Amino acid sequence: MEIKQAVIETDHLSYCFRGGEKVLDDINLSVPAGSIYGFLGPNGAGKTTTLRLLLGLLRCENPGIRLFGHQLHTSRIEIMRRTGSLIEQPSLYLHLTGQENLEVFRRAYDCPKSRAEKVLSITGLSNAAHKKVKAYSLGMKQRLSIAVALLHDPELLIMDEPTNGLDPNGIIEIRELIRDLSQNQGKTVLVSSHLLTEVEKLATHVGIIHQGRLLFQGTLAGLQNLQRQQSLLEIEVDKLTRAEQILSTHFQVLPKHGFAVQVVCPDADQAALINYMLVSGGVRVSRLGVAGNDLEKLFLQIISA
Ligand SMILES: Nc1ncnc2c1ncn2[C@@H]1O[C@H](COP(=O)(O)OP(=O)(O)OP(=O)(O)O)[C@@H](O)[C@H]1O
Repeated sequence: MEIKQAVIETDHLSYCFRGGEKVLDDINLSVPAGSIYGFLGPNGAGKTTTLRLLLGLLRCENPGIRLFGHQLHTSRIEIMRRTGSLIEQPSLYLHLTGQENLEVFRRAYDCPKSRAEKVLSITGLSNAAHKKVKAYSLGMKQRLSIAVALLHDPELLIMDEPTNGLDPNGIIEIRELIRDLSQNQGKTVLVSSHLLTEVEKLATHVGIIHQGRLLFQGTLAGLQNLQRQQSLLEIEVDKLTRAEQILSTHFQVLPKHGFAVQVVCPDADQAALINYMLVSGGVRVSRLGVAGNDLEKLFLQIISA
């Protein structure tokens, strides 16, 4: 198996805001070089806090944050030279064109002139370069923000929910851009999201964070494998309580969900057995199927794996 060097590593990273409770608890992040690492978790899970710590935007005495093999707290400037980020939006100048905006940041960052054109082209904004940013769609503004983050040609790009608030077209454009950055520009990308479907469409590697703890980390294939092993069956029945009684002798039954019982099932082939158990116990089954694939269900699958 090919072992890729980790571009980002954290070693038992924990964090609490002043006077508050722990919001990150023992996070061992490992983002392989060349990966698109989807950092997945619901609102409040700790994604932004983690990304801010990785970028040195929050003060942390933890010596266990390493990027490119260097300790963040001793080599921050060197690390940031190799890292681009989209975490707090750069304030774009709405009355200037896309190109003029880039020129402002290019001078501030002291990047070669050719980079502005290059990043406009990478982000698909060459044709809109001379348009005022106030006339840009939200998706275009987001791509311009990514262009700014790419000006100094970083090897690593860290983005916090870059598709938030975008319409379906905008989401697709950002997804394609991230794919291009990884496949054609050789960047390692760490991107956070609260949408499982989004991460599944894009990521090569996944880290799942919930209530400040990393519940899963591995390849997308590894996650999908785990999902296959731990199917969640949803069974609509006429007698909920009776169905729960019968099934809980053999299976893990999840809390009530409308008119359906949800059962964690190591093998979807056991549906026939479940059906038989219920019918023999006097319960009528009107529907039996694999439950949808949202984040909440994934947590339950991971926790019960
Ligand atoms: N400046 C702060 N002071 C105190 N608590 C904070 C601060 N920022 C975030 N938190 C708390 O830390 C926890 C993690 O928040 P964080 O923003 O990292 O989550 P998130 O996964 O990025 O979610 P979201 O998508 O909602 O931003 C939450 O409970 C949040 O309320």
